[in-house]
Amino acid sequence: AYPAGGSENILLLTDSYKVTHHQQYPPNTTVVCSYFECRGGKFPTTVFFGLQYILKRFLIGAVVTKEKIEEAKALYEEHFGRDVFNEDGWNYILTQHKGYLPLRIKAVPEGSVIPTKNVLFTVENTDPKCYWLTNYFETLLVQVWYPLTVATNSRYQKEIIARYLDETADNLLGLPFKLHDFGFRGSTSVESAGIGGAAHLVNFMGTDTIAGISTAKAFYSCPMAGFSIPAAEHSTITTWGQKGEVHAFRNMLTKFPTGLVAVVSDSYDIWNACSTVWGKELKDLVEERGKNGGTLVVRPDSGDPPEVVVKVLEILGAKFGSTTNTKGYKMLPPYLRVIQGDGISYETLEAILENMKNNKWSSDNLVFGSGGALLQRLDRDTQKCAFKCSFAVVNGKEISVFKDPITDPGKKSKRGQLSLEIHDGRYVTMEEGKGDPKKDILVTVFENGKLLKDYTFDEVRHRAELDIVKQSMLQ
Ligand SMILES: O=C1OCCC/C1=C\Nc1ccccc1
Repeated sequence: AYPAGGSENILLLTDSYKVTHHQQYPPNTTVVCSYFECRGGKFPTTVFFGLQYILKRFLIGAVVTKEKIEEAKALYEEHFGRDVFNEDGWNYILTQHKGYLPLRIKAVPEGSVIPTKNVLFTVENTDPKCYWLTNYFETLLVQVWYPLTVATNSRYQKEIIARYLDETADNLLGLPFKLHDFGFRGSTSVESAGIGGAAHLVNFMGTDTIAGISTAKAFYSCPMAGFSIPAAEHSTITTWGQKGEVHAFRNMLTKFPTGLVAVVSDSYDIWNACSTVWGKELKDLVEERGKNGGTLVVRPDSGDPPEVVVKVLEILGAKFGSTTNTKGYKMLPPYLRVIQGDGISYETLEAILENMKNNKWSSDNLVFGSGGALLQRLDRDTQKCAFKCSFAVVNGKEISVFKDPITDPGKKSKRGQLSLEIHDGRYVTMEEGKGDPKKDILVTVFENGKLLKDYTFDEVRHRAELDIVKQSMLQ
């Protein structure tokens, strides 16, 4: 039912050293249980998102076949120059489990917002002979760091924008469209653009990263996860020549006579574009278009963002007028807005919004676009994502497994069988099997090659929604 995971051979989707690990556990090891956590890092909470993509793309179904075993055997022979490949182990899975992976994965529901240093998912083998399988898939499963970190970084930007809207706008209704994804070209691959693009859409509804739409549709049952509008790029303005900028702008307004249209306006002189082209030569057309619901979105794309945004608002306000909203902040006419898509990140948002506020401009006049910072300028260390073994059974004896390096207490791992509970409204990770199975927040999402829980995008979005938005919906 899910898109074919391509021709990937999952026996090859691991780190080389793991191919040799079946020979390194203690004799008569029958259970290895590991867990994933964000040890900390940039943000105090994490939006858990993206495990379902990995499960559907790589791990569900009869993923082990005779052909893949043979391909892997030959490759590893070449790669190691010796025979280390666990042929018997994989043949066992093929014959005893018909190629389905004998693993159980329990995870927090997708979209959950969890404080760092809590267990987010556990992995264990369901067949005692397959003790070596649990950590074989660490490599693939830890790649969840990417969607999880994009979703987290995007949500922290949503919090900043929501705070300023709450202070300076009549309502939060525009929030879902306040941070637009410009990041497709800056992504390392089409696949990662899709994953990161979908992760951003957990929090917002505006995107130009079409791969994100496709990923949300294919893996999270979302027919249309995000939206965009007709917009110019420099080439569609500059091909008219510098003197032709007014014609390029007029063409945008006439070719797209209704709805929103965005026009990048800094090709030569943003101040002149706002004051003289939009503000004089095309003023009547902008206002006329406004009468039938058309909105012009002016896009500066250079200069110091806090300064440029406010200066653009001042010029447009002077030319087209402005009103004061219920919070006492200025609003441009409803047919005129601004989008700032240059230099936008979690670190730079606040200065722009604060400068607008100090100059009595409502945040509701502005939409942001973000590319590299939204989808790419992140890594596994941003939230310190780690996967460690916490429990094993050796010779029938249960063992609490842990690391506790004297050289880095921050790398100390959790011990025993883990579960996640809520105590007095706070998430608590229960260690050493002390948790109550009935209270465990972790949901078995994967078992023996089958997906047991298929989250929809709507469900994920709802779970990740900001408190301030949930409260405003109740009013
Ligand atoms: O200006 C805009 O208004 C809103 C719609 C999108 C848009 C620009 N898109 C874009 C994409 C990738 C790189 C740069 C810009």
